[in-house]
Amino acid sequence: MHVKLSKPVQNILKNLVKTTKFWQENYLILREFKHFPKIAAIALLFSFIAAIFEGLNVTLLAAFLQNLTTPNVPFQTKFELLNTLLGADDPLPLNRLYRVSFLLFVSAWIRSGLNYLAQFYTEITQLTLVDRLRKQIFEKLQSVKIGYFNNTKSGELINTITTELEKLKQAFGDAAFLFSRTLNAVVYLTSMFWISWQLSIISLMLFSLLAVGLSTLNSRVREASFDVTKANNNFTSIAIEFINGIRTVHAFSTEDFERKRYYNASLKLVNHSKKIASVWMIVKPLAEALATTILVAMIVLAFTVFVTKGLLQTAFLLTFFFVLFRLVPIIQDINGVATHISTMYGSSEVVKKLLEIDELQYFHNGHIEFSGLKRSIEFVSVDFGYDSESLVLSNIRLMIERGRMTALVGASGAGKTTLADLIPRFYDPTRGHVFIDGVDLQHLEIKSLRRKIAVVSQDTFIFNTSVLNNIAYGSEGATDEEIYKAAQLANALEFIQEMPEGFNTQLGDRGVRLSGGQRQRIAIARALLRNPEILILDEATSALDTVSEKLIQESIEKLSVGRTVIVIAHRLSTIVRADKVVVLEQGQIVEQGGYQELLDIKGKLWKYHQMQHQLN
Ligand SMILES: Nc1ncnc2c1ncn2[C@@H]1O[C@H](COP(=O)(O)OP(=O)(O)OP(=O)(O)O)[C@@H](O)[C@H]1O
Repeated sequence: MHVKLSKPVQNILKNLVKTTKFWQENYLILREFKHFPKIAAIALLFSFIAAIFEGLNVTLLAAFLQNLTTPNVPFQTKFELLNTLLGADDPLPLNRLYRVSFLLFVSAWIRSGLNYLAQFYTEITQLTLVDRLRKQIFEKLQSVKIGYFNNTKSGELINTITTELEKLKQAFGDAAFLFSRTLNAVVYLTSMFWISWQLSIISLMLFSLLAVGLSTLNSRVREASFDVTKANNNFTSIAIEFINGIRTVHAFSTEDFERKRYYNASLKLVNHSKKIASVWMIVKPLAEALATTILVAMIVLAFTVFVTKGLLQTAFLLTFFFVLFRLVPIIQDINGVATHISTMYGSSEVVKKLLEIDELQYFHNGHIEFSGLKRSIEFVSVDFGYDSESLVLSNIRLMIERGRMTALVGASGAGKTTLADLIPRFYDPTRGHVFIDGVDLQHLEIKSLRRKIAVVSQDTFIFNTSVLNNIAYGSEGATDEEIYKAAQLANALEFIQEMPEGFNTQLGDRGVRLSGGQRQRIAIARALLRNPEILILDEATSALDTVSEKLIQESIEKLSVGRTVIVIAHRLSTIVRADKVVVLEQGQIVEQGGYQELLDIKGKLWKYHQMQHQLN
């Protein structure tokens, strides 16, 4: 008897323990609670008090039923206060009925109010948790090396920050629900044992057997949840790629190919979700049908055995079944919620993966404040590779002098952008060092370094905000006048003034789209406003019309005055103005020197020079 009873109970307990293990495994997420312990505690406290009122309700219900079925026998409890409230010594049965009805009504309303407060505070707890996790992830993403983003799909990251975090929020809601339901179950079980321990044991045995059967479905759901998260990530990636790449899709007529990819990813997601739904959805209806069968059988049995033999009063029998009737869905809920929490394993894994990004991926900041370039930037035996397999730069030895213009020249893919990216520390050398005035870049405080640098690149990002804010991006506190001045120097004033709302025109996805030349002039204005000491210019490779090109050349010249300029040069006109020309080939410097000097030796630069002349 004992063994038979313990196994089903064990199974329910196992379900509960599983969820506890879930919490243990999720320390990184759980630790966030310490930042708002009060709200979480209030949510639990309200659940707890609501459960006490649930117990009171059961007692009042028994009293109520007794007043109805045997009005002449006053209801007595072990608590004096309750007996007084119930009017146990009032000789008039009707008075007792009114009293108990009133108490039942008040207690039911209080319990409902407490349940509302518990749920409300649980929701606040969940929202606060997700808010903190979102911010944690933001901090992580801002402090990892840029290389991390080369190896991570943006779709996956966005899915984690949005969908998976939302699922995790639900899991915490489930946990709170589990807590309050468990409290209720304890209250109900206590009441049942108080009424009849024999009936309680029989009921528990039958319903535990039911729970065992259902809990075996748990493991299948858990396994399937990983596939759903994976399919979700995959789908988001494909959708984002499709939207971002829509111009390329049309240009290359790859609509059918994209459709196939998109439809397949969506179908995969549906199939995996179906698998979960087929198991998860069956739990409730199956449990309900079985529970009703057991209940009906038990009522008949109890009536014939206990009531007809005078072992139990009808009022208590009714209360017992009322409680049992309420307990069954609670047990089902506990089981169902434990199963649902199992489906969240996939979500918690990806969120955890983001929270525990490998230490090696972190960007390490230096401590020396950079106050300005005094002499030079020096590359000493620098190697660099985006991955450990191949080097993109090798053995770079280069001196960039203050106040001079250094032009980087070479075929596409030679490593020009990569070399320039090492200066604002977008990447660190794999071997060797970059020094600024003799101090290794890695020892400099990065913000102080980047404050003195402006990068004007071809893929300058235009934010979804006004022209004004786009130019002022990164120059907090710039006055409107300074912004207009920068726009003017960048030769951007004319086209900005022609826009519908001038400087207040919205740009980006949700606003006006800029042409390549206009984008670049906004970028130049942005750089000008920062008044940088070091300027990194990635010249446009795409052909601009002659007017745009002239305007941009002009503004770049203005921008370059009195600064240290590193220009990734694609045009001869730029190279002619440079104080030093550096020719790169497959990641190596093959020539460096003055423009004329290099032409005279008729080496690599001379060849480029000849080629461009032929093209022109
Ligand atoms: N984020 C990245 N991850 C991995 N490899 C990269 C990355 N960026 C560039 N590379 C590789 O590094 C090499 C050098 O690229 P880089 O952009 O520095 O060349 P570049 O000389 O500036 O070319 P272009 O003139 O076409 O801009 C190329 O082989 C390129 O494929």
